[in-house]
Amino acid sequence: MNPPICGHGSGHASRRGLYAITPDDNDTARLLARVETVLAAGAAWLQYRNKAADPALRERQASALLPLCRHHRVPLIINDDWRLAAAIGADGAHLGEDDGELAAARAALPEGAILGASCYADLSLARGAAAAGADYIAFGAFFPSPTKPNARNAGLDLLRDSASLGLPRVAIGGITPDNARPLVAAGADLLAVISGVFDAADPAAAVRRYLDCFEAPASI
Ligand SMILES: Cc1ncc(COP(=O)(O)OP(=O)(O)O)c(N)n1
Ligand SMILES: Cc1nc(C(=O)O)sc1CCOP(=O)(O)O
Ligand SMILES: [Mg+2]
Repeated sequence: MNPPICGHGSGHASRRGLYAITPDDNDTARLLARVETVLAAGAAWLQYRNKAADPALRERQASALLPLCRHHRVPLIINDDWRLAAAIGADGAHLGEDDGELAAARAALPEGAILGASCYADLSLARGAAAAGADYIAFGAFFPSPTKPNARNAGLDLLRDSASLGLPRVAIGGITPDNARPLVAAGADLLAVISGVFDAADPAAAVRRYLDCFEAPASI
């Protein structure tokens, strides 16, 4: 049994499940209502990501999501900006290749904060992230992504081959309830999803279908 991940505000974060990532929605009331539906349905983690907002709106939206996440005991991770995560007392930050040094973020974030790293389709990035103190490693895109059409392509071997790093493995990119089971079978601990949840006709039902993928992974 793997140990739980820390999240300094939400207690121990679940190591497996659905990692919902917010869509670009600048209507804060609507965003909160959409996220409430998804958390109530059982998403294990939330990442606040909004590429269409200015810094002031990002801070307002992230701050407004925090009590919602606390209520559902779900860690709130801030995309791109560890300073914003620290400023609002979020549970952690997710950084990609354009978002600054992982080691600097690790050193600056409070103890217990969760630091996630994008590793795309590159095992050596995952090794570097582990050495820099990341708490999880994310690979993608496993399928064509409506949100990020130009994302690099990742294969299942990355999930298998990174097991030895001993960190939770996150899969991202075009994941739907219909294509997710092989990812779980290959070792994905968390499925990170934007459109498959937030663009679904019934987001709560979509969340439950993702959770089902952890009950009976495909044999491959
Ligand atoms: C869980 C997770 N994995 C990967 C990403 C992508 O991060 P990045 O490459 O920095 O791209 P943007 O999301 O910033 O466009 C992520 N956000 N979350
Ligand atoms: C933000 C992001 N990062 C990716 C990567 O491959 O690193 S794919 C992606 C988009 C995920 O959204 P959707 O679930 O709608 O495909
Ligand atoms: Mg980023």
